Parts: sequence; structure tokens; C-alpha cells
Amino acid sequence: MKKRREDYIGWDEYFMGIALLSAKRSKDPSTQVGACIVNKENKIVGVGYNGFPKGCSDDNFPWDREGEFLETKYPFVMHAEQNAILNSIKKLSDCTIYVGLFPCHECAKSIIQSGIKEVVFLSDKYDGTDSNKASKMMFDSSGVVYRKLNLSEIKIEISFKEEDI
Ligand SMILES: O=c1[nH]c(=O)n([C@H]2C[C@H](O)[C@@H](COP(=O)(O)O)O2)cc1CO
Ligand SMILES: [Zn+2]
Repeated sequence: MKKRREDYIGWDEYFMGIALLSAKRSKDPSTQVGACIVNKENKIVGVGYNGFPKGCSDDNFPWDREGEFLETKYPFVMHAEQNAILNSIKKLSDCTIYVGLFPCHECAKSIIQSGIKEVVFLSDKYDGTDSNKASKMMFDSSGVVYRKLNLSEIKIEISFKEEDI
């Protein structure tokens, strides 16, 4: 009897991989974030990445980080988590969100209110900022658990070559 292959990826790698693949759609030149929401049955119920809202073209809105508020991306850009929540097809109670970057305080509020119960992230590069502290205060208070994945050893290459399928 032929045995199964051993180097298949686990659920965490799979869902974080989908979050990272979604981030590849982002047009933000400095930070690309993707998110993948999964229910208790390990079914994906929403994905998203950071970008401007519908009808707000990259031709007319800036990707700058610095300058007058209205000349930067910050008032306009939708965060990956917000897009994943709004794109989702099912109720999100008891779901887990996989996201490359630890959620900001605005996304934390949406995550809590949507019923998501777990946040899995790779980077916490804004740890210690007020926004980051506010997220953690709200998650702790409302029972949303968060955990950091350490998958730095893993590198997955995807080939679109016909002969590789
Ligand atoms: O939770 C988040 N989710 C998310 O999608 N973002 C997006 C908004 C911006 O497009 C980008 C952050 O830009 P910057 O790192 O240049 O400040 O990442 C930023 C955060 C902040 O943690
Ligand atoms: Zn956010």
C-alpha cells in the first residue's frame, strides 16, 4: 500500500499562506497585508487585502506615507482585516482570522464585533504603539485570543508552469 506524502503543509501554514498570497494583490508600495478568515470546520469564509475602496482609483488617490493627512494613503486605505470581514459570506462567530500583521485598533474593533474569537499573526512590527496597545486591551477584555506564528523556516514556492501541475 502506498503511504501518504509527508511534506504536506498544516492548517496554520495553509491559511496563513492564503493570507500572504492575498497580500500579493495589494498595491501599497510599502506594506502589503492579507487576511483569511476560517470557521471551526476549517472552511475559509472570507479573504481580503489592503487597498482603496471601490471607485477610489489608485490613479487619483495617493500611496504616500508622509505629508498633509489628505495627501497620504491613511484616510483612504481599507485594511485587509476590514475587507476580509466585509467580503465574508457567513456569520463570523467563533471564527479565526489569519493576518500577516497584528491588527490596528480600528480592525480590532471590527474583529471583536464580528464575533471572531482568535487572531493569528506573523508580524507585530507596531508593538508598543498606542494603536497596538489599544488592540491588545480590547482583545484581552473581550476574550479574543491572539497568537504569533513562527513559520520563518518555511518558504513555499508556487509554480504556474503547466508541466509542474
Ligand atoms: O492591521 C493593519 N492592516 C492593514 O491592512 N494595514 C495596512 C494599511 C496600510 O495600507 C498599510 C500600513 O502602511 P505603513 O506600514 O506604510 O504605515 O497596511 C495596516 C494595519 C496596521 O496594523
Ligand atoms: Zn487595521
